[in-house]
Amino acid sequence: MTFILKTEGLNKVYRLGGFMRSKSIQALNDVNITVESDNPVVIAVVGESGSGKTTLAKTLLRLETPTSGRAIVYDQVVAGQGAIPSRKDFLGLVQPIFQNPFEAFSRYRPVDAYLHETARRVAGMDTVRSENAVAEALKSVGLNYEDVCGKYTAQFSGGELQRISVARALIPDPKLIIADEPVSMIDASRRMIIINLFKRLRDEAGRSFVYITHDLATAYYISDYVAVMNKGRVVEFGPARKVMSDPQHDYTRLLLGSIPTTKTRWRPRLRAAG
Ligand SMILES: Nc1ncnc2c1ncn2[C@@H]1O[C@H](COP(=O)(O)OP(=O)(O)OP(=O)(O)O)[C@@H](O)[C@H]1O
Repeated sequence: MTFILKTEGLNKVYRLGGFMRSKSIQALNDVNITVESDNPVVIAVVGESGSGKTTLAKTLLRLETPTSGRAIVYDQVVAGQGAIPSRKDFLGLVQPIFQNPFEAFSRYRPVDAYLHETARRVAGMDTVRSENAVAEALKSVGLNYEDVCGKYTAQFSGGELQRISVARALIPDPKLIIADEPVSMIDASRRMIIINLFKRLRDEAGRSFVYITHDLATAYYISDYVAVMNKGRVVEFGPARKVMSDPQHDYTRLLLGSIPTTKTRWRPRLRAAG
């Protein structure tokens, strides 16, 4: 079996202020998650604002260096001591999708230029291979190359742009995609298109995802595993169905009970399970 994601005692402390008035924030506190599987998975990371979700994503993406501990993705150390040194190798293994697709691309540059750049710089492709890879990636997110080529961000909806972000992430053929709140800036009516796309990419293209979200309903719908974070710690972790239907930790129960829009849907499930 493969360690799709394993974090070992991951800590991240931010130090703020000057010498006299320094303050430290423990954004990650001994985070230990192990997902070992032969099949691709979606791992949701949920928790309220400030619980450390984005810090975990940034650490896995090497945008932050852990204070201590390490992270392993598909059996390779990606963060902390012994991490694979090459940025190119890393980006061929792990790719990000960020919250705001309008910030992922400049409005002054055609979006396909970013996809070609990823194909050339990250995946090392020549022009012909790059054309094919971009067209293929766009096709896999349900878009036509001809409909995207030469267009700017203003000519797309948020949902379409986020699908283009997903296409860009797919070009280097990564095993794990880390998506930090990927649907929170998208119209509610279009969110499920992205969520179902992740599901299809897991089932048909063998990609794994770390899905960071406030939205427990989509986490329940899409995830194989759920990590619940509170104040930098993972307070509960396990198979999604188990965590969501039979939460062991008070904070998980609180979180599940505090979803106003889905309350009526969740309650019967929780009662039935309990
Ligand atoms: N660069 C930074 N410098 C100092 N403190 C930071 C930094 N980034 C995050 N923090 C702090 O670390 C803690 C965890 O923040 P983080 O952004 O990881 O939480 P989150 O769960 O992703 O929140 P949200 O859902 O609001 O995005 C917070 O207290 C935050 O203020």
